[in-house]
Amino acid sequence: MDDQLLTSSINDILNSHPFIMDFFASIGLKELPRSLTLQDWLAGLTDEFLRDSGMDRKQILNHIEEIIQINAIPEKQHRVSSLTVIGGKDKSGNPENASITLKPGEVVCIVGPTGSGKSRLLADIECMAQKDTPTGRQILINGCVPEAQKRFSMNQKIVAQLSQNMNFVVDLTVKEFITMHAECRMISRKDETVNDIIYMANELTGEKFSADVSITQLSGGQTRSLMIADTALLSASPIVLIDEIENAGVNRKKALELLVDKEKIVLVSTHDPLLALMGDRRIVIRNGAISNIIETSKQERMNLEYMEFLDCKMTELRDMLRRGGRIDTELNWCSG
Ligand SMILES: Nc1ncnc2c1ncn2[C@@H]1O[C@H](COP(=O)(O)OP(=O)(O)OP(=O)(O)O)[C@@H](O)[C@H]1O
Repeated sequence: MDDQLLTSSINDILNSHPFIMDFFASIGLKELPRSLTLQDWLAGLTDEFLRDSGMDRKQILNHIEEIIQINAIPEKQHRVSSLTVIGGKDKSGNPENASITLKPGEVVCIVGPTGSGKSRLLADIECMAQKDTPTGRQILINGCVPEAQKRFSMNQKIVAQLSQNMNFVVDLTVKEFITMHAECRMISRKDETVNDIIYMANELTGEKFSADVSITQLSGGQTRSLMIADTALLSASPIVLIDEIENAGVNRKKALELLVDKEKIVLVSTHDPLLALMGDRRIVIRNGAISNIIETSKQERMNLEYMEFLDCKMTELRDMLRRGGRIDTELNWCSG
């Protein structure tokens, strides 16, 4: 038994482990005696309360200790201060003379013609390749070869991948689905976080949806938005890989801003010129290898603003045509 835990005040315990709030709520405690030590609080529990909670004092204490342990492990294991890709070989077997190191808070886009190997680079990062994939690349985490446990463990994944196709096989409402994920993550403020994710997803997609709709009925853009918001607000993975955020139906700029806020390393493979310039750097892939790494210049950022203006105009035209309208007037676009 952990004496330090028993003699800590409930207030201190909640400050260090906010997710325990949910456990207290689940046994019917709304007003918490924050100034009491855990030991004194347990001693003062009435028989009626213990009967209602279905646990004795020892079981309550064990439960609290388990929650703290489960949540402490991923925290330690998930700390990533750098991700390094060491070049392997291109599709013709020639050496890939490039390597790149990424830090949290950085967004890097991957550009290149169809079939050049963008998704392959993401896949190498996802499986933390160790010269054992077709490219022969090696991935380092914090400058070191990741432990096998990190590479293959399902519940300690440090990389989250949002792939192009996402099909749900369970019939849950959006709210039930996100709540289930929040419960798995044992976060504090579960209900608020679930609401925030659904709100955020609706900010990202042009076609709004309610929390009560079934996830199987969501469109591609709605699903993508929900997964992006879920990854940003709930995922513990410090590395996020996105295989193309489609032009239709998702506000790409907001999506990236949301993910970057969380101090993650974000890699996005894309054919979209707007997204390509939104990153801090872009990796150019040719014939299966990194052929260049380009830092987004000041002029490119300025051009991006104009390109966003044009994109907005194109969206207006697309919406007008979708609604059955005509585009009869002469187009003459100048940014304000
Ligand atoms: N260095 C490499 N060596 C051998 N095969 C490679 C290499 N890089 C990529 N490939 C293979 O080339 C094929 C096309 O790559 P990939 O799907 O990654 O292209 P992409 O750029 O993502 O294409 P798209 O833009 O159409 O999605 C895949 O089968 C991939 O495994």
